[in-house]
Amino acid sequence: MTPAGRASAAIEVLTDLEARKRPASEALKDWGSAHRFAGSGDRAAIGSLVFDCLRQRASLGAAMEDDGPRALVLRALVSAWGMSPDSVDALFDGSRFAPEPLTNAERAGLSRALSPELPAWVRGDYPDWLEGSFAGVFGEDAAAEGAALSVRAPVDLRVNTLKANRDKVLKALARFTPQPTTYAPQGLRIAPRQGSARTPHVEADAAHGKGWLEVQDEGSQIAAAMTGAGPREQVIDLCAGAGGKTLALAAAMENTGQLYAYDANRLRLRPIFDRLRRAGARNVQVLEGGVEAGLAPLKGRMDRVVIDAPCTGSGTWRRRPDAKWRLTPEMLSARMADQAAVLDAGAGLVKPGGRLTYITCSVLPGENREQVDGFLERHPDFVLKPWRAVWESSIQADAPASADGSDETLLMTPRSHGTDGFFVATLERQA
Ligand SMILES: C[S@@+](CC[C@H](N)C(=O)[O-])C[C@H]1O[C@@H](n2cnc3c(N)ncnc32)[C@H](O)[C@@H]1O
Repeated sequence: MTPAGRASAAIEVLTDLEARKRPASEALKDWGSAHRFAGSGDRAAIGSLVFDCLRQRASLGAAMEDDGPRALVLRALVSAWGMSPDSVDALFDGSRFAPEPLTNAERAGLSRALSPELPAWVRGDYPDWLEGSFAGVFGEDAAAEGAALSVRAPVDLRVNTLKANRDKVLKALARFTPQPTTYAPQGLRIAPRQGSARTPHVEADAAHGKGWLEVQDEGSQIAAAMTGAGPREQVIDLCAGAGGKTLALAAAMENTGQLYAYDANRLRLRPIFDRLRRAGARNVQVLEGGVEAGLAPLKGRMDRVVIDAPCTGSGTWRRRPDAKWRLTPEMLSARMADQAAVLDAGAGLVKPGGRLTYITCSVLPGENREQVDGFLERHPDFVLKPWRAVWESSIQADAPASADGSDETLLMTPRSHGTDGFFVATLERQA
C-alpha cells in the first residue's frame, strides 16, 4: 500500500471505532480481515497511526479545531510522525486510494500552534472529568505529565536471572539495540520506533522461547523489586493475573521458599502455567481454589503479601490509548471498591512483622494514596514504610523523587522516571 492508502485506512478504522465504540485492537483486526491484500507492514503502519491519533486525540483535535478522524490523522502525521505540513498536503492528493485534497481550514490546522491557554486536559490529552485528579497529584505539571503519557512507549524487558544474565540477553537481541534500564537492575529497554517503523516483536525471538527474558515495563520491575521478596520467604502474589509479577518474584526468591499465586478470576491465571515452565520457576504454587480453600490456610503466615491491584490502568495509557477515552467515573468507582476489598483480604494474610506491598499501574489519587489512607484507618495494626528506604534496600541506583513529591509512597511516571505510571506503597504489620 502507498503511504496515502495507509492514511485512508487509518481514517476508516478511526471512523469505525467512533461509530461502534469498541477497542482499537478489534477494529484493526476486522479491517485486516476485510482487506487481505494489506501486508503485515501495512497493518503495522496503520495500527501505529491509529494509536498515535488516539494517544493525542484531544490536542490533535484542538490544533485542527476539528476532532473528526480525518483531522486527527492529518495532524498526527505532523505532530507524531514528524512530517512537514507540505508533505502531508502532497500525500492527500485525491488520487486512487489517497484521501481527498486538503481544504484551506485543514492546511491552517496543520501549522497551528497549540495555545498555552487551552485547559490542561487538552494539552495533556486526558479525559476532562479527570482534571481534578490530575491537578491534585501533579499540580502545575498536570499537562506535562499527561503529555508524557500520550507518546509511544519503549519495549522493556526483564532478564530472567533463573536462566540468563544481562550480557547474554544483550547479545541475543543485539539487532534490536537494547540498552540497560536506568533503575531496574535486570531491565533492558528497546526505544520506541518512529512513524511507520515496526515495533520489534521480541516475544517471537528464540531467547524469549528459552525463558531468558520477559516483556515487562521498568516500573513494574521496580514495583516487584520493592516488595523485598527474597530467598526462603513465604510470599503470596494475591492478584497474580497472567503472572508478570509472579515471575519477577520467583527470580528474586532464587527459586527457594514458597511463592503462592492467586487471582479471584481463575481464567486470568491460565497463561501462568506455561510462563512459569518457560521461566524455570519452581517455587510457585498456583492457588486455584476459591478464597476458603485457597487462602484460608495462609492466614497470618506470609512474610510478604503482594497486591498488584485491579485498577484503571491510567499509568499504561501510552500502550492502551483507547482505554483512556473509554474510562468512565463509574468504572473508576468500581475499581476503587475492588481495591479496598482486595487490600482487606490481603491484610489478614500478613504475619506480624510482615509486609504488604500495594501496587497499581495508575496515577489517579483515588486508586493510590487515598486507598492507602483508607486502609490505614481500617487496619491500625499496619504502618506505612517511607518508600525511599524501601527503594534503597532493593534497587542499586539512586532514588529519584516521587512524581507527586511524596516521601511516603512512590509514584513513577513516564515524565519523571521514563516508566509506565506505577504506584507503590509498603505497609508493615506491627509485630
Ligand atoms: C493488575 S492485574 C494483575 C496483573 C499481574 N499481577 C501481572 O503482573 O501480570 C489485577 C488482577 O487482580 C485480580 N483481582 C481483582 N479483584 C481481586 C480480588 N479480590 N482478589 C484477588 N484478585 C483480584 C484481577 O482478576 C486481575 O487479574
